[in-house]
Amino acid sequence: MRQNGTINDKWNRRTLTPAEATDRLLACVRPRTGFEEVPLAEAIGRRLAVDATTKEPIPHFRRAGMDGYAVRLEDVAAASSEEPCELEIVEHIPCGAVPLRKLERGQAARIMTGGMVPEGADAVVMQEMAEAACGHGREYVRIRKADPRGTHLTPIGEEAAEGTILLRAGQLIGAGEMADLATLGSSRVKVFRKPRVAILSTGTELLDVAAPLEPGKVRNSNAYMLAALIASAGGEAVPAGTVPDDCDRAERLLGELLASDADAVVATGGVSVGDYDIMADYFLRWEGTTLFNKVAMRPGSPTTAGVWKEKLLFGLSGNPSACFVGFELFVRPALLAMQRSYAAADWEFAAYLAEDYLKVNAYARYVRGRAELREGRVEARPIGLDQSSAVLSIKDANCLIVIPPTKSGIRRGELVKAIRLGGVIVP
Ligand SMILES: Nc1nc2c(c(=O)[nH]1)N[C@H]1C(S)=C(S)[C@@H](COP(=O)(O)OP(=O)(O)OC[C@H]3O[C@@H](n4cnc5c(N)ncnc54)[C@H](O)[C@@H]3O)O[C@H]1N2
Ligand code: MOO
Ligand SMILES: [Mg+2]
Repeated sequence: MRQNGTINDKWNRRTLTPAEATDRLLACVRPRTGFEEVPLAEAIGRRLAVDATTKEPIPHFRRAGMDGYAVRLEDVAAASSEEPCELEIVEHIPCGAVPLRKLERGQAARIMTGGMVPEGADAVVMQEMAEAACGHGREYVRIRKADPRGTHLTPIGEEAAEGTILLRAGQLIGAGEMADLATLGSSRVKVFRKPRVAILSTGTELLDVAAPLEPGKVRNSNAYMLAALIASAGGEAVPAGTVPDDCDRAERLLGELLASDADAVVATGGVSVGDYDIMADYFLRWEGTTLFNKVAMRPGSPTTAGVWKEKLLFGLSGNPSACFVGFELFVRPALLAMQRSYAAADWEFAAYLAEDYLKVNAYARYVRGRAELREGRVEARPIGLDQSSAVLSIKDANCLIVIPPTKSGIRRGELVKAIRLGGVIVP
């Protein structure tokens, strides 16, 4: 049986392109509706569940932009160094005070940056353009010149009118968003409940990180790497332990995890064609729908994903770099889509390849790389050991360089697509 693709093993795998696999997956993702309300200080790194809208204009009063004097432009229009104009200071307005009176002809108010400009005034003259004086129990100021560059007066609503949507639901809350929410007076913020993602490691060879090394065994780095990736995608990682390469045991545990309150389960290891690749077997016998189990990509071609009652199950490769790439290509988009904030365009950019990449492949390669701005253009260079078993150079990558299928490799200077890595690490 052969249907529109390659079948190469007992699992009857049909190879999908990464785009086909992504489409299948995203079609199964339901945006999560669960939200919670958290104090503003705890909203950092979370995603807004509702739009944030201004209830007042910003700023909501006419604000001085300089320390100096609020004046009527009409009074100072003709002022010069030779013939300064003298105005009577009728009040002092520090920041936070409400002016008591309207400025009349010939009057000025001493005002500080951020102070509320009194009615009647239509400019603020910085104090460097003026001299204060006293006489007969009154205060005066001599204005040499109004600043021709501007009035130093911020009008009401300069940044946003009342009723403006500042932030959309799904927006990741970082520094700028915290400033916006504080400005809006949002002391409590409605954010999406974090998608809970269980992490299951499979592999008889896996050692706990605290265990001494043993011949033939490896420490479980994927579980910790995945926890960090899940957090950076706005999820809550739920460690679900390690099972040896025993399909019955994995089946029992996966059944429990899928029935738990987790929104998704990410398993690593055992998805290829080996005798002990138990996740591949599990995906044959589970009750869910397997969406794909072979993708035309390297690393991570055996990456598998399925859905059971709206819960996603990912079978990522055990090879660390393949596990990482499988997460970035499939798990991150799915978690972001659950939080209504996945847009491929946010993650993709074009870059010039900084060195030849001559490996030939029928599959697209997602090469860990570093993108940098050099002489005005973005250049991306592969970094570290370009193997799916590599673990140590994952930290050095800031992008995945997408090398399309090619018979002759790609030359330095060619324009390639790249995918941004990283994201906010949630506190
Ligand atoms: N004959 C073939 N062999 C392989 C194929 C193939 O098509 N034909 N595919 C290769 C590709 S591509 C990949 S990718 C790997 C996928 O391997 P699995 O997902 O089945 O992973 P495992 O066999 O369980 O382990 C592979 C490797 O990764 C190490 N590992 C596993 N889990 C962890 C962990 N939690 N932390 C750190 N390292 C881990 C494991 O010890 C193995 O070294 O298969 C190729 N083979
Ligand atoms: O698809 Mo694999 O990750 O190249 O070894
Ligand atoms: Mg294997």
